[in-house]
Amino acid sequence: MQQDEPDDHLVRAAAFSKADRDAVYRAIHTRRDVRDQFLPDPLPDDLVGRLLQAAHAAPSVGFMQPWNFLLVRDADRREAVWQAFARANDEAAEMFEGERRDSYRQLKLEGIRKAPLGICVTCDPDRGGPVILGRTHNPRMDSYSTVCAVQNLWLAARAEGVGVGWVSIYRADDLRQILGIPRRVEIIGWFCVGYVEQLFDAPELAVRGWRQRLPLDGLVFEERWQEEEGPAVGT
Ligand SMILES: Cc1cc2c(cc1C)N(C[C@H](O)[C@H](O)[C@H](O)COP(=O)(O)O)c1[nH]c(=O)[nH]c(=O)c1N2
Repeated sequence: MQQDEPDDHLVRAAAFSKADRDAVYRAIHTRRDVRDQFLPDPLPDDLVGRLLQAAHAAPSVGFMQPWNFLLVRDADRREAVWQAFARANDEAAEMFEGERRDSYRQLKLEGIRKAPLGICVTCDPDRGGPVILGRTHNPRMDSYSTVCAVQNLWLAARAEGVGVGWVSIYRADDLRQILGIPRRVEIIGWFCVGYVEQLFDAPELAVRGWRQRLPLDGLVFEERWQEEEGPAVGT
């Protein structure tokens, strides 16, 4: 097949209009992790298709596109995933002491049963063969790539009036068994997806007093790493 000249593919890269820029930043700043605000209405296939296309447009190391998206609508299967969450969540609560444990117990940390669609996002480290451009010295780059896909989906969902909630409280082996995911494939996360009418105007964990957003100033260094003088950031 005849290849075009690469330069023929260069197109103008002007800044977006003010309105378009505002829309991008609005999606970024109003995106929320959703646990409880899901509506039961099923999501139309074309909408789900757009979210997946957004995810699939993500950058990936060596363009390996290591992701898969396992769509789970079946209520019984979602119930089994919830059971896996509930077991792990009990274990997680035990990691905190005293009042902190009580606060943890009061947090709602998933919408697995409420959201009409669950998406298990996975990363296949073998896609593209054993040697991947850009991954040789940094083997986790395939997982990072898949997380980029997740963020694309999350932002696109915000623009569509769809909420997404990331759930990472489960033993991976439980999800493997429920969903038939082979051992060599990494589970990146379970995502609760559904229409939402309301979203918090700040991270729910901040609203509920669990943890506040850090000042950006303390996270940006010039030229060289700076060790904290006082207690480490966030403690
Ligand atoms: C890798 C990873 C894993 C998880 C999360 C996020 C990410 C990036 N988050 C969501 C997290 O709590 C949330 O993003 C922050 O609290 C900030 O809130 P907003 O996303 O800005 O609403 C999350 N939330 C939750 O309720 N249960 C969970 O298991 C997880 N797991």
